Amino acid sequence: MASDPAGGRGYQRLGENVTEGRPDWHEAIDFLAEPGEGDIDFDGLGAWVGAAKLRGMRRLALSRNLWPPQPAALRPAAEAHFARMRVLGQALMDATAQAFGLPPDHLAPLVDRSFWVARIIGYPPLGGREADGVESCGEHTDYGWWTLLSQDETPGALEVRTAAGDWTTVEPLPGAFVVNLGDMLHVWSGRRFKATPHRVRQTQVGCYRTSVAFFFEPNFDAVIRPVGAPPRDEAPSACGDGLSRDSDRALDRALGGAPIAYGEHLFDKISSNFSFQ
Ligand SMILES: O=C(O)CCC(=O)C(=O)O
Ligand SMILES: [Fe+2]
Repeated sequence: MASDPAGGRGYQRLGENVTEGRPDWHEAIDFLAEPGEGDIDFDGLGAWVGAAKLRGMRRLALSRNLWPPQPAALRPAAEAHFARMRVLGQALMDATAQAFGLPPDHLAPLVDRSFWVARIIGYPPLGGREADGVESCGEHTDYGWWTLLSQDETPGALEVRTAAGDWTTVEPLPGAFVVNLGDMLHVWSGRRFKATPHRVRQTQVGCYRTSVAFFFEPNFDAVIRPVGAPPRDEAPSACGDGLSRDSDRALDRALGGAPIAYGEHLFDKISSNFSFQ
């Protein structure tokens, strides 16, 4: 099926996605929100980024999703799922605000035009490539706020890194979502809530693992600032915060205390994730 890398959408073949400079052993179809031109304050974003980057961000935001012609039932089923995930994401935002003693609708202005992302991902077995350091999906943190992940019954594939630094598998539970915290929640919460480093290693022979990841994200033009000062015992650090740093220009500044425009962070990430760039 068709692919539109500059739009961040469509089919990604095996090995096309790159994490930390290494190809990932998965294929995927990527979908992003489809805002209208007037839904995003590009003039405001122009205060944050240069003209060339703004052009790339505009292309990313305003492209349309690509759907495979078959099966015909995919599009309505996926769109219904994405709509439900947006409702769940909003509910988690209300809970986030309340966890910080804020009114439930405090975060609504940051996500009322959520620039969500969704991926339908397929993982053939690594088939011995793991011996060469290949991973199905290399270690990373998710970019936005909350990730709602459905995984199939393949055991032992998804791993998260604990606060102690060890890797532990997240085994599938029927009917349950894996909920990951993303970079923007990490920044907004003043690093009280940590973005969870995770990776996938699919070594089950004869098994093609599938997962559906829905990323509930801020508005494309949302500017995220820490809600309070960082905890006293955790001074900002260039590399000790657990976040992956393959391309995190805006994120690096944000961890030093500067506000971050979500669309710039997403663009930095997506434009570093493909081997063609
Ligand atoms: O497939 C999975 O379990 C995780 C996928 C993932 O981490 C991602 O797409 O960001
Ligand atoms: Fe992830």
